[in-house]
Amino acid sequence: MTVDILIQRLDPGLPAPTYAHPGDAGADLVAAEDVELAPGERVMVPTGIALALPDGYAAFVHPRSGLAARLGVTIVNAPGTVDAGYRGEIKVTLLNTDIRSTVRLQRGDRIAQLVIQRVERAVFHEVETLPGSARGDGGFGSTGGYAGNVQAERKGRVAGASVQHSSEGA
Ligand SMILES: O=c1ccn([C@H]2C[C@H](O)[C@@H](COP(=O)(O)OP(=O)(O)OP(=O)(O)O)O2)c(=O)[nH]1
Ligand SMILES: [Mg+2]
Repeated sequence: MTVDILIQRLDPGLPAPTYAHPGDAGADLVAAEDVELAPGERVMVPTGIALALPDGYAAFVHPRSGLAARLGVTIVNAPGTVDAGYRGEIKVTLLNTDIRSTVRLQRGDRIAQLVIQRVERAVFHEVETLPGSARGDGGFGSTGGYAGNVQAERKGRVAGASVQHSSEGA
């Protein structure tokens, strides 16, 4: 299933978003300029492209797992949401989560991937009481944690009402 999307290359020296393989969900976006990210630093990086998405679609700016695993670089607001009506340049707010290394990326490096999806628009109907459900208001770890979280939870750094030492698995 494909969808036709109008694209403007604001920087003719850079490629349009590209799917690396048939069947890929994400089309890679490149950096329009060199970027240097000090440990813990975030930088908004232009990509040199703008889109006109059809109504009923949105584009989501996802991190690349290779950058995350190798360099610790992610996207602050992952996934970023590009609205159908947005005609400006798509930008990626990169974050260097590494506390030791400065990361240098070059113009043309692939920094993120764009996932195009159909989205529903909700009509919200206000009610006094919501219908019941099996989960109810349980959340935030109500089904059990995992061993690695126990210390953080004890110190109150991870939200969660109780620490469960279960053998159910994570
Ligand atoms: O990673 C992103 C996220 C958003 N955008 C653009 C497209 C999107 O349509 C617009 C607004 O994004 P969002 O709604 O997430 O930001 P906001 O802080 O709510 O801004 P606004 O008040 O303009 O909606 O910014 C990007 O280029 N990259
Ligand atoms: Mg918004």
